[in-house]
Amino acid sequence: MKTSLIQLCSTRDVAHNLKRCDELADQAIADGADWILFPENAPFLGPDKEKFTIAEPIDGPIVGHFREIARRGQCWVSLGSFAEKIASERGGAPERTYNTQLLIAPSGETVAVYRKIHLFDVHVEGGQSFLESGSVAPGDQVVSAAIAPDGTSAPAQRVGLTICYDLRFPELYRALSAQGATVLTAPAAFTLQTGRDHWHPLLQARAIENQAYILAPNQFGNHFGQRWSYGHSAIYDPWGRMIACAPDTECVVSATLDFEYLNDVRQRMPCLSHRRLGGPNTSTFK
Ligand SMILES: O=C(O)CNC(=O)[C@H](CS)NC(=O)CCC(=O)C(=O)O
Repeated sequence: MKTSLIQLCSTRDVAHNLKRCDELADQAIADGADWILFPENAPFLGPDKEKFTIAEPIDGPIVGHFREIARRGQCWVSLGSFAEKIASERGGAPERTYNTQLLIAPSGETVAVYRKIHLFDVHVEGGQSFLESGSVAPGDQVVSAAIAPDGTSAPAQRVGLTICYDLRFPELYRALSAQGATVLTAPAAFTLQTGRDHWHPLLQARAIENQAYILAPNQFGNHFGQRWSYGHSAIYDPWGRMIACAPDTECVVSATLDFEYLNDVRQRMPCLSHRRLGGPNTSTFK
C-alpha cells in the first residue's frame, strides 16, 4: 500500500490552503498513491477568532473538498484535522470546536471520526504559549478503523487515529494496539521549538513499542506571522526505521507499507504478547 504524506504550510486563507491541498494531492495521485494524508489543520491555520467563522460539521463543504480528492484519486484520504463545529454550540458563535481527524474511503465516504483527546496547553521555549483548550473541546473516544487497499485480496489492516500532542501519551497508542492497530496516524502542527528535540524520538518510540507503521504529516514553516512548525513529515516502520522524511518545503513524501514485514517483526520479537502490566488495573502483574 503506497502512502503519501502532504507537508503543508497552511495559512489563514482557506481557499489558498485547499488549492495547495489539491495541487499536492494531484502529484500524489499521479504517483500512484493508495492513501494520502494531510497534516493537522490543513484547511485553516490562523487566529482562533477566525477559526470559529470557518468551523463546520463533518458533512460540511471543507470536508466535501477532501471527499472529492478521495473520489478523484480512488484512494484513501486522511484529513489530518479540521475545525469541527460542535452541534450543541451551534446557533450563536461557537465557543469551542473539536480538532477532528477524518478517515475517508476511496468512495468518498467518511469511515472514522477522531476528536483530539490531548490538548496543547503548553509554554514552549522562547516564551511562546499555547492554550488549545481555550478554543477546542477534548474528544473522549479512542478510534480505529479497518482499511484495505482497494482491488487487492490482502487482509484489511486496522488504523489507529491520533493527532499531534497525543504523541506524548503512549497509553493512547497502547489502547489502539489493543484494538488491533497495525498503522497509526499522527498528523501534526508540531512546533519548531519542540519538534527539533522531540518529533523524531516520539514517532520512533511509538512505532517500536507498538510494532506498527506510524504516518505523520506535519505542518512546516511560519503561520500567520505567529508560529513556526517543524516539518520533517515522516513515516516509521514497525522496526522503528524512518522510511520517509520530508525536506524543508511544502511537498509530498511517500513510502510503501509492507504488512508481511510487519508480521515478521511481530513474530520475531513478540513484545505485544509479552506484556505483564496493563489492562484495567495497571498496578498488578498478569
Ligand atoms: O491551534 C491550531 O490552530 C492548530 N493546532 C495545533 O497547532 C496544535 C494545538 S495548538 N498543536 C500541537 O498540538 C503541537 C504539539 C507540539 O508541538 C508538541 O507536543 O510539542
